[in-house]
Amino acid sequence: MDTVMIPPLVELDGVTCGYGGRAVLRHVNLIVRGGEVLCLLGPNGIGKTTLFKTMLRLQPPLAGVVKVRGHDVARWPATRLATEMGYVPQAHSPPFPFSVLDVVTMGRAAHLGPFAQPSRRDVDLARAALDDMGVGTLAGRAYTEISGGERQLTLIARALAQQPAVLVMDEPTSNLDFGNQILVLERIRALAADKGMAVVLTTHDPNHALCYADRVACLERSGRLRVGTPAAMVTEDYLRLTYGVATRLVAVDERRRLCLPLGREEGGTSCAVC
Ligand SMILES: Nc1ncnc2c1ncn2[C@@H]1O[C@H](COP(=O)(O)OP(=O)(O)OP(=O)(O)O)[C@@H](O)[C@H]1O
Repeated sequence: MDTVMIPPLVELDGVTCGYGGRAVLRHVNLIVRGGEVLCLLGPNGIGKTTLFKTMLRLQPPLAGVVKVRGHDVARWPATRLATEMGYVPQAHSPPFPFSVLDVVTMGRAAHLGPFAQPSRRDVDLARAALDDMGVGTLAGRAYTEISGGERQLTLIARALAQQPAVLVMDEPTSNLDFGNQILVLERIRALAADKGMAVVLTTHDPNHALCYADRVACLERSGRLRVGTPAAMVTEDYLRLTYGVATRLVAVDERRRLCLPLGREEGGTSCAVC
């Protein structure tokens, strides 16, 4: 995708983020445009979720500005932000046994007026999103009584029902079987290509980045963020230096390359703080 002419949907401008005044990441600059899938890679504990929470205003930046459509989101009401940005968190434990359909219908909340009930159309959109994720038959089940993978698909359906301009997904495939991983990744690609949605996701599988991303953002152990095409970013050197794993990148066809792990290297570590 040629992104140069498309205006940014999200901009991180010199963002420092962290907890209780302790910076996890410093001076991050990043632009995300509509119609692109941007994959964020980095070792455990480097700050990917922290960056997402800051992007979504779930915690304030220690410095810098997060802009959506050119506006500082710190000044926006929460409902405005929720119509623009959807979030699929890594883990979610609901306090009450809502039905799966209710959980997905909650994705429509930002589009309703205060105290308004979801309309028939909202419920239809929620059902369609569940069908889209292949879990329509779960609609009447209690969210507290379904499997981890079924919960993940339900949360993705909730974000789809929300119909945001930007979808932020924290390891959306981590609990999914092989078939459902590909279902979700293909759906994400289609949403970006057909609806112009911007999708930002994390994954720990470099092949997801190689096969499904337009751009890859790599958080390095230094805290620096480097962004480029999948081929430029996901290299044998990057994987060895970041994860301590020797790999071979193999061409599948003219367009796609896949990474094969050959084994850990002596002294290698894959944890940001080790
Ligand atoms: N609520 C919190 N309070 C204080 N420190 C936190 C909090 N949440 C995370 N951290 C710390 O911030 C750093 C970054 O954590 P974060 O969850 O952003 O990493 P991550 O890259 O998403 O990791 P993973 O790949 O393991 O999910 C870690 O050192 C973590 O221990």
